[in-house]
Amino acid sequence: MAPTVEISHLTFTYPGIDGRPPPGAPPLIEDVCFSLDAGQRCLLLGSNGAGKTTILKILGGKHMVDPSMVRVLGRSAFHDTALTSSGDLSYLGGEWRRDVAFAGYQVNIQMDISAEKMIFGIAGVDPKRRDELIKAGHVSSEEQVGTWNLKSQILDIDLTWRMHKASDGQRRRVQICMGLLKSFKVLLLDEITVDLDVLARSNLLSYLKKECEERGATIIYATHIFDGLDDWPTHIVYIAHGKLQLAVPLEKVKEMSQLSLMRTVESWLRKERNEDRRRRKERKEKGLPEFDKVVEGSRVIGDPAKNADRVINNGWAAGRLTSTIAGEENFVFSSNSVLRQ
Ligand SMILES: Nc1ncnc2c1ncn2[C@@H]1O[C@H](COP(=O)(O)OP(=O)(O)OP(=O)(O)O)[C@@H](O)[C@H]1O
Repeated sequence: MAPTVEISHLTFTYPGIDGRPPPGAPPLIEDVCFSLDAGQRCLLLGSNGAGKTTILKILGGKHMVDPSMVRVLGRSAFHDTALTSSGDLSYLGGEWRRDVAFAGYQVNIQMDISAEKMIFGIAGVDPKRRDELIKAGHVSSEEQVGTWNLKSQILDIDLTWRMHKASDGQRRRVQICMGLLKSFKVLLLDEITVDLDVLARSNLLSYLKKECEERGATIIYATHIFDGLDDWPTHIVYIAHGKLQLAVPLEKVKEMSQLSLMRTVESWLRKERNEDRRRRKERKEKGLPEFDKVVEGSRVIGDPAKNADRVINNGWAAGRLTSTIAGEENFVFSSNSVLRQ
């Protein structure tokens, strides 16, 4: 069976305001290759600024790259918007403070609107699935699995929450719920558990694992929080400075290190930092600037529309730079009714 996610020699540079990479700018993501199959859960790891979010956004169709570099379910998310609008591909970003797509408009997730309107506003959802995500029903002893329960209590959302008065964690739960409402085939998570309490995070991780095992979903999760993750992923991908360092099954990592996943990753990042320091020291000794020159991306060169050599990677997808909430085109409310909340 074909991989559900295929990244092949992915190279990317953020564009300047003329829509193309500034001349001389080194690629931010360089020659990254890895693929995942249905049912696999991958942790995308790396230090701050390594390029994890950029890769997830490219996979989620928020930045344009050559379609041969990135395929999700055999398609290019940037060029084939049905991939996200159908809910087959769901992207959940870390910044809930941004707007979410609602009724085809960008609506602030902090506006005065109830959790119910947000969640029930998404059409074409299996009501059973929605209930399972929302409800905190009674947990019987048979349903109880270890310290958590798979049948209920996933996001424990009170539908009467008003988004403008909700806590960060409550708002986050609603955002996550909206992103999971449709039966995604591929889910991209860019650290979305920061505001969740321990129980909510644990329930969510268990639910996501179940989604992969039972439905064959594929998940890529970028995170710095390792609590409860030791046995969660099937695969580990480690990125440093936009380059792939490692893409292996979890067992391979366990063979490589006797330490916990967190301690193992900590040792990788420490090694990376020490190497960076050594390189900077060497550059300094040679009289070179310690850090690479930052290439300014704001230079406009001629009329990009008239430029025959315009490169395909323009990185800008108007209106698609926010979290993709599955089925955004299916909201049943008009923009007016949203404004009247
Ligand atoms: N829109 C943008 N334009 C130009 N450069 C950007 C843009 N967004 C991010 N970058 C740069 O790309 C690099 C990688 O950023 P990215 O957000 O992908 O890293 P990350 O691995 O997700 O980091 P973190 O763990 O801190 O979230 C950083 O150096 C960042 O400054």
